Amino acid sequence: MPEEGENKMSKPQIYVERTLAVIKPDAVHHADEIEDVITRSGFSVLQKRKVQLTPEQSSEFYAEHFGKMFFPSLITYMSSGPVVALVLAKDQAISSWRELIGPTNSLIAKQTHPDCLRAKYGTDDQQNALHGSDSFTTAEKEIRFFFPDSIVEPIPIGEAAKSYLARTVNPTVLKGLTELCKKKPNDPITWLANWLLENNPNKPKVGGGNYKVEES
Ligand SMILES: Nc1ncnc2c1ncn2[C@@H]1O[C@H](COP(=O)(O)OP(=O)(O)OP(=O)(O)O)[C@@H](O)[C@H]1O
Repeated sequence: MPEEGENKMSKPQIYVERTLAVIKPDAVHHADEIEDVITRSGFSVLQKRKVQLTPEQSSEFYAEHFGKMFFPSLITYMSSGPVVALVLAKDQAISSWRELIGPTNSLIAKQTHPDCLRAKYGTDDQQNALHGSDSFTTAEKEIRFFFPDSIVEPIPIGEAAKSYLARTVNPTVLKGLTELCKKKPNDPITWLANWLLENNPNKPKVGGGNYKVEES
């Protein structure tokens, strides 16, 4: 029997958000290690690019800080070597990534959030190893900055997600689940994964035509 109030629970929603992460020049030599933390923290890396920003590009990226005392040194720092830009996806990716990197000032981070990435890889209030978009609008803008050719389509949510899944995935998965119930294998997940690979309707099919082996 359902517990009282259980039927009032909201249905699970599919909601994936994207954010831009930048491994700044002072931490690029730790990029593999940082990417490992990223994936172990449940983010998917959708796109990745290593680039050296010119001072002009760095100024454009940090335009909101133009006029501040630290702006010139920020631009010198950001264009002092290559950076690695990554598009990360996860449920609440923007806030999760900001939480994982920690406070802006690495010296403060070391005291207040010793496990965060800026505490581990950053040095001071400027050389803080990592960047993370701070809002949905900024994330879209910053993803376009580093990946201008990518089409940032909205990730389907709610009804759009349901209809996308109903169209592209559910029919095949349902067939697989039906077969799974008939077979009841010892490792159902691996069995299902293999069944899906075997029965993927998008898998290129080898045509039944006559083949001639070209002799060299
Ligand atoms: N007081 C400061 N002195 C020197 N550099 C600073 C100072 N404040 C910020 N910066 C540099 O400018 C960057 C942008 O500052 P902002 O206030 O947007 O912090 P943030 O959002 O935590 O950092 P980011 O935008 O890099 O993710 C910081 O990451 C840091 O490198």
